[in-house]
Amino acid sequence: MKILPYKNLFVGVTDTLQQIFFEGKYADKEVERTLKSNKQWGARDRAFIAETVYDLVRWKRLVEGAMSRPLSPDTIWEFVGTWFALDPEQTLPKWEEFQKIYPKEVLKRHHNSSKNVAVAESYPDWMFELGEKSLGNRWLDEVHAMNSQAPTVLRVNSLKTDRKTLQKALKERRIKTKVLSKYQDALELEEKTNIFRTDEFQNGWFEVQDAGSQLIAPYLRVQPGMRVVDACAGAGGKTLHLAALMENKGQIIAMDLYDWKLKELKRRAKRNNVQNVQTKVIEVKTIKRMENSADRLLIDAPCSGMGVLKRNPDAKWKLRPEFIDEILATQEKILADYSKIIKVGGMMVYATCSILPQENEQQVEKFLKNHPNYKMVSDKMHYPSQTNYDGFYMALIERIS
Ligand SMILES: C[S@@+](CC[C@H](N)C(=O)[O-])C[C@H]1O[C@@H](n2cnc3c(N)ncnc32)[C@H](O)[C@@H]1O
Repeated sequence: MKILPYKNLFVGVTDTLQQIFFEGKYADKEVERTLKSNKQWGARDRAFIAETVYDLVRWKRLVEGAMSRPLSPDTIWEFVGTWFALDPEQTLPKWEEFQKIYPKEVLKRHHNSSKNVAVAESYPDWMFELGEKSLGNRWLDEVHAMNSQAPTVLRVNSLKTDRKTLQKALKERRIKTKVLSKYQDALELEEKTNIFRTDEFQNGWFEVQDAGSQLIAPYLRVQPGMRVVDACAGAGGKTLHLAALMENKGQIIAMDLYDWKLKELKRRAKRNNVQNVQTKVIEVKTIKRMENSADRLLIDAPCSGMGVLKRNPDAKWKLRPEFIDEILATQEKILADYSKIIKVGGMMVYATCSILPQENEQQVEKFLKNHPNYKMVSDKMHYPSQTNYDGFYMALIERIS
């Protein structure tokens, strides 16, 4: 990103990074908040802030290597300056905050520190080791792929429009998109823009949903009229997709532990003209009461998110190794308990947005070994290095008795 030498933009960048790294805030929310509270900035300024913040979150460890010290609230300006000093084509503004940054020294320190591949790729050691141990040679390919910027992909809401009509309407607003032919309802933005401001979004013609994520609902083979349970529905990205595939016919029960997520789901459902969804907060007896009741079940399981680091680079620094063990136990329990919701002859999809086999095929293998009344129909891992989109695993499992 070319430097825009305006101090107020750099203040925007440093303040946002402070919130993300030291106040526990999420990168996407913080960037949004900064941009919203500075409406005077034009498109170029906004792009500069968003891109610089995301780059610095993604490349934190590499930049720390080039600084030879860790990022702290006291070194944020040095952190930002060092990032730009790493590019020999850029000239740092002559501000007091950058006075002690000498580009030649930065490049020398970078040369030495990046001999450690975890520094060069900007991952914490524990995560790099876990990835290598779990995925072998594939890990480096995925690391590269997840260090690039995530494209913005739309899922066309077939309850309201079709891909051609939406593409044309956006083009009239000078928003160019391309059709992703391998994905039934996907359009990719050719340039980043605030798509949420358009009437098409407000009218529910599309949702923003990664292309990989758009493969999960169709994998469940739902039909109009079925009774479907979406057991970890969250704010409903996949619930809405299921409803569209079911042409609003039949019944979807969208469940989660958290009511606030389901409230957001209801808001989105209204915008999407989705009418066949009922929400339910999971309580102690909820799952037991629903046994043997569903034709289809989606378990979009809570996971490490290690397939979506491209989109959520801050997770590299926020995830803890202990969390991986905890989430593995949660997934095992969810699979064992929730799988009883489907009727004999019914099917479920178990999905994660992780590329770790422990959360995916190994989790499913363990389930099938302990539950011989279920069988695997098919499974698929979509790797970021192969698709350019987020990484997702999905397994289609049938209850046979
Ligand atoms: C991967 S996210 C779901 C994303 C959502 N399906 C979508 O498409 O937008 C996993 C969800 O599982 C929920 N969750 C965590 N533990 C759960 C449990 N034991 N039972 C049901 N849901 C759970 C989380 O609150 C979170 O919303």
